[in-house]
Amino acid sequence: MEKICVAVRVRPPTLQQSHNETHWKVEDNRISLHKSLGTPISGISFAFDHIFDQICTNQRVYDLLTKDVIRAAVEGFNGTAFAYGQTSSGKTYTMNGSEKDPGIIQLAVKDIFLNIQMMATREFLLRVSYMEIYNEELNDLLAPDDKKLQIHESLERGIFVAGLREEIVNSADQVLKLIESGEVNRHFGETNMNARSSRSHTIFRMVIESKDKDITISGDYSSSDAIRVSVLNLVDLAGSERIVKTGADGVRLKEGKHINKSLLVLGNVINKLSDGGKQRGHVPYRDSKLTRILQPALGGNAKTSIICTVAPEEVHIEETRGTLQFASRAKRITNCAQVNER
Ligand SMILES: Nc1ncnc2c1ncn2[C@@H]1O[C@H](COP(=O)(O)OP(=O)(O)OP(=O)(O)O)[C@@H](O)[C@H]1O
Repeated sequence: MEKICVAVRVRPPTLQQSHNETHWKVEDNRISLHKSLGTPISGISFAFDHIFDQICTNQRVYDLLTKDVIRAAVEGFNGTAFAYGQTSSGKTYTMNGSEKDPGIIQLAVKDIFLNIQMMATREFLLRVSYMEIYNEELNDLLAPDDKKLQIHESLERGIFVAGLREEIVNSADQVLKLIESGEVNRHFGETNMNARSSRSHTIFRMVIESKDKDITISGDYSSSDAIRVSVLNLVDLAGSERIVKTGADGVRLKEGKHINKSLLVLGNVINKLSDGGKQRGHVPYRDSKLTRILQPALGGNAKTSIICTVAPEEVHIEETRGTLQFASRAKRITNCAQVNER
């Protein structure tokens, strides 16, 4: 049993405010709300595995939070990394990065191939897919048509998405090109809070299969039977939003309602799981597609890391507090990851 690894990242400020009554202060792995004169406000202080301040790079977030999940995925453990936070707090920046500062997904893809190169005694088969949940419907970003994908569960495969296109890949460049082609199909939209707001949850998935290459006396390889299969999910969630702040109406309003509803279900699942043990009761994974897909990552057979992104501005204090409370509860969840060998 191991706890989910949870970190918080504070994005650089985008609004200039002349007079702040309060501000967030980051010290080591603690974030607290302080009055302008510096006195801490009692009861509003949270500690996490890591807290990344405004000057931190994606590479540092990757090294401290996600690298271990990636290495374990290559070794046969399921892994999930996801970004959670209010709209415009830096989730997409963290997962997808910028030209100068590649994101967690790009860094992970490169690292997977480096890890594989170092495991010369095993041979690998890698398959990638890229999907989004938009208005509670599942779309294939690598095969865009109107076909809506369905989630199923079987004893052999666990929870899976039927009909999802999977591409066999051999290099990091090939994967990054596929992601780029999928990005074109992703739903973004402009709101008052973010000129390019993700209107869907996206899940980049890699299935990693490997088996031992045994060297025979003659020096040839002969493979033993045991196959390891792990699933790695890298998830960029749409952001929770206050309709008043985003100024959403029409299509944006409909999207916002779906986003908020599925994040509410995610919050309910996290709440239930953080109760732990016997009091836990029914966990409502089935109440949204997002929690159904993330089910193994939340209280199941997977190594999971969560990056919770927050905005530093005073106008966002309530949303930031909500995200920190979500992160605190997520920190209490235990998973039970094991190598998937058959
Ligand atoms: N750590 C950072 N360093 C520099 N710029 C950042 C950082 N985090 C976010 N930004 C910038 O802030 C803006 C909003 O970030 P981003 O789009 O990643 O937010 P988001 O949480 O994904 O929002 P939404 O939920 O609306 O999609 C973008 O212009 C982004 O480039």
